[in-house]
Amino acid sequence: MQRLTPRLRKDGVDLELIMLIRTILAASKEIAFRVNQGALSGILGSTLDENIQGETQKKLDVVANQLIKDMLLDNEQVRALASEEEDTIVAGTENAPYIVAFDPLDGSSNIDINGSIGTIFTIYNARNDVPNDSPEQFHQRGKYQVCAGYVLYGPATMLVLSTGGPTRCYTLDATHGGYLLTTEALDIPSETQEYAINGANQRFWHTEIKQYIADLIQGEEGIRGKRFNMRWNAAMVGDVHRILTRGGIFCYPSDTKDPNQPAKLRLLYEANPLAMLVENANGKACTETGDILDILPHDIHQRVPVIMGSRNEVETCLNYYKQ
Ligand SMILES: O=P(O)(O)OC[C@H]1O[C@](O)(COP(=O)(O)O)[C@@H](O)[C@@H]1O
Ligand SMILES: [Mg+2]
Ligand SMILES: [Mg+2]
Repeated sequence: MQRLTPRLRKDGVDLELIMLIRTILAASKEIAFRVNQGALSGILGSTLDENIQGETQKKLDVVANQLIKDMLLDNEQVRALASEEEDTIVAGTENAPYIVAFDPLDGSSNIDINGSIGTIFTIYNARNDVPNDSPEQFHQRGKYQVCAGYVLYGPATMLVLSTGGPTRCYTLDATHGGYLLTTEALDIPSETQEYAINGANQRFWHTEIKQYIADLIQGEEGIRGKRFNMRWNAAMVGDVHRILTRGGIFCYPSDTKDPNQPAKLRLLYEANPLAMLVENANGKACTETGDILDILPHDIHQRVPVIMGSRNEVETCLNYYKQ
């Protein structure tokens, strides 16, 4: 089985970018080790703090953030970084070539129940037309990502990565400590009978998504004429991993639950990297009105509605918004 670095070299990836990816993965191995040790590593439970988004931070959110941040700041390839757990951007090495954004721990509510969790990351070329330490470094559309990936800390630790070409899947080999290529190119089937949405939000949904889900639930007896099954991981990274593996549709639509926060998922370090991985695996990733990868960000913690997965099913869902 092929190791990560030779595979990336074969893909023509720049050496500096390879070094940067390896730095993120070095941090991911430290996180994987702690996750595997569970309660023995003292990482379960909450801290007494909240992040800028008003969410209680889990101990592992903080530990994972610190590990990735420290390793990235030691790496001379990084001009600035943005994280879910940092209020503002953090300046790195002046005039370095890349900027990095990450969700150090996605699916925090799964930490204490030994459920699926992951680290999501994205890399862009740094901008030379704005200051090194300006948030505008990150005001770049998702289609300009030079690399997107996640590490899923499940029963196996898996890396899913795209550097512009196909979305590839690697598995961490604990015996030698490296990621080995296990799927050359993920290919999301365009049709599906599986959907993922948090049904507890139903009373806050807009009419379009209410109708779409109602039609799925009707199964063979409704206008879709086929039976659908539902899965929800409470970790986007876990849901998207399932979709990349066997197809499906993931929806986190806008809703009326909190007028100050019409959408939940963060564009920069959740929606964009997962959208790139899905699109490069022949899937489709949208908001309710357009492609996620076309959005010009204006805030590092900006939130967007997300509909992604099997191409035909995503298009069917979007048709409800066009009617
Ligand atoms: O089940 P809920 O509460 O609607 O939210 C689940 C969503 O929230 C998130 O966990 C947010 O991520 P964090 O754990 O990084 O805050 C997504 O991964 C997931 O899809
Ligand atoms: Mg998250
Ligand atoms: Mg998180």
